[in-house]
Amino acid sequence: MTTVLKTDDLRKQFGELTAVDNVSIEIDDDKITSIIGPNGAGKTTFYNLLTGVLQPTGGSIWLRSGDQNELTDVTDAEPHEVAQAGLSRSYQITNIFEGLTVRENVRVARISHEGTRLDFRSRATGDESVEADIEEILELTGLTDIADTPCDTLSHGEKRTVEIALALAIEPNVFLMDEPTAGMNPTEVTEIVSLIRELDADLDATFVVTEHNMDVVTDISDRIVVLAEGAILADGTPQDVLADERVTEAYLGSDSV
Ligand SMILES: Nc1ncnc2c1ncn2[C@@H]1O[C@H](COP(=O)(O)OP(=O)(O)OP(=O)(O)O)[C@@H](O)[C@H]1O
Repeated sequence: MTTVLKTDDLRKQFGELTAVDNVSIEIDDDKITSIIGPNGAGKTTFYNLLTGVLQPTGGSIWLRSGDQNELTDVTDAEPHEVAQAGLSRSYQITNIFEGLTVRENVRVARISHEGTRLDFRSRATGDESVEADIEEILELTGLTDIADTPCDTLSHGEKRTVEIALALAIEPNVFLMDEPTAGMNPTEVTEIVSLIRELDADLDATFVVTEHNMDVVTDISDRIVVLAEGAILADGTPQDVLADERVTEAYLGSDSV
């Protein structure tokens, strides 16, 4: 077991409001971890801090980059630097070039990632290897059959899968999935859950998921961390966390189920 992401007393204030309240957490590479919590619990803010979109008011963020053994301090890193260091995020909001095909979208993401890496090995990498990587990503995400389809004609579920492919194009160590099943019909939910499982088994990347659908959370998580009012309320196996009365109370006391 290796820690791939760590926060120490991470804090974010918006004026008087503490959206993330001294959160210390270690994410291990051998588990799918879900971060859940009622509306307003601080999940999005926490993700925005991890990805460098927001700067913390206090505390620090550490990421295992590439195959380094040491964690790197990314507390003050810009979003592109965090991505380069190996943390990828799929967004709730569709984040793809609608006019391009599926393969072209993956190619743009892959090439822009190659362009940001300055080590000798990646400069030596030729077009053929990039194309092979693209085909591998399409295969892994089950998108090969629709690789030449323009994205503006895809279903919602297919677009969400393209977002996952784009996030994988940067070869993440840690993959933050922001509500992967949002807006999906039951068939699409089943498909995306099996895709997440397959990717977790096939790739070295560590998956961290925020999700409102509790069936999905229970289904895919090895570990659940519950945030409430910005702080960690519970942390453990799905069985333990969902049996925790404090968790039920936190959900009942909010607008969300
Ligand atoms: N830019 C901001 N300025 C001021 N307050 C903010 C800002 N962003 C979030 N907040 C507040 O911080 C708290 C945490 O919000 P956040 O969106 O992180 O919660 P969440 O758990 O993602 O909620 P949801 O599940 O509803 O998306 C909320 O009270 C919210 O109103």
